[in-house]
Amino acid sequence: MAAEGGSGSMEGEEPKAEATYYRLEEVATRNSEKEMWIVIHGRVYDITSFLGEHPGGEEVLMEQAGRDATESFEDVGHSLDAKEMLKQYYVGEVHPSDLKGEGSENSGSACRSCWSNWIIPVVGVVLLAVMYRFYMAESKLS
Ligand code: HEM
Repeated sequence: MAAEGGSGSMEGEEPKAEATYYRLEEVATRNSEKEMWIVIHGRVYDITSFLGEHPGGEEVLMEQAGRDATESFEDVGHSLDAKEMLKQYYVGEVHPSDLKGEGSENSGSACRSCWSNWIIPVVGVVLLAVMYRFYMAESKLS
């Protein structure tokens, strides 16, 4: 069988020096039936001519048009054949700073969760203290 490891395929390897880089913004503009690009694993694919041929139908591809479709592509559990087919639609790579962008978004949300990590316990402790004082004042009165 012609099956080979996903990462170490010998044939059809694109020389990186000639790789064309696209910004996600630009990929997002190719989201119509006239011109449709998607991103899978940081690579950009022009699937315009594949729309009508996709065994899973046009609609699922239209939903992913101009976007990163890695998750949906993997969720379906596409065959090795399907992964091989990708090569013929390859047009370039996602610009490295857009790939890093995903990372910094993550750190942004991590920071937000840092903030909520301490604010909730602090509010809880203050509330408890107020309730305790109130309780003590009441019991002294009676
Ligand atoms: C250029 C990208 C894609 C290629 C080359 C491709 C290729 C294929 C092929 C060859 C099949 C037949 C089954 C197989 O061999 O695995 C298939 C089925 C399917 N694909 Fe894709 N696909 C692509 C992108 C997507 C995306 C982005 C979705 C998003 C949800 C998707 C959803 C499906 C579904 C739902 C099926 C039907 C599975 C089934 O009937 O069991 N595909 N695709």
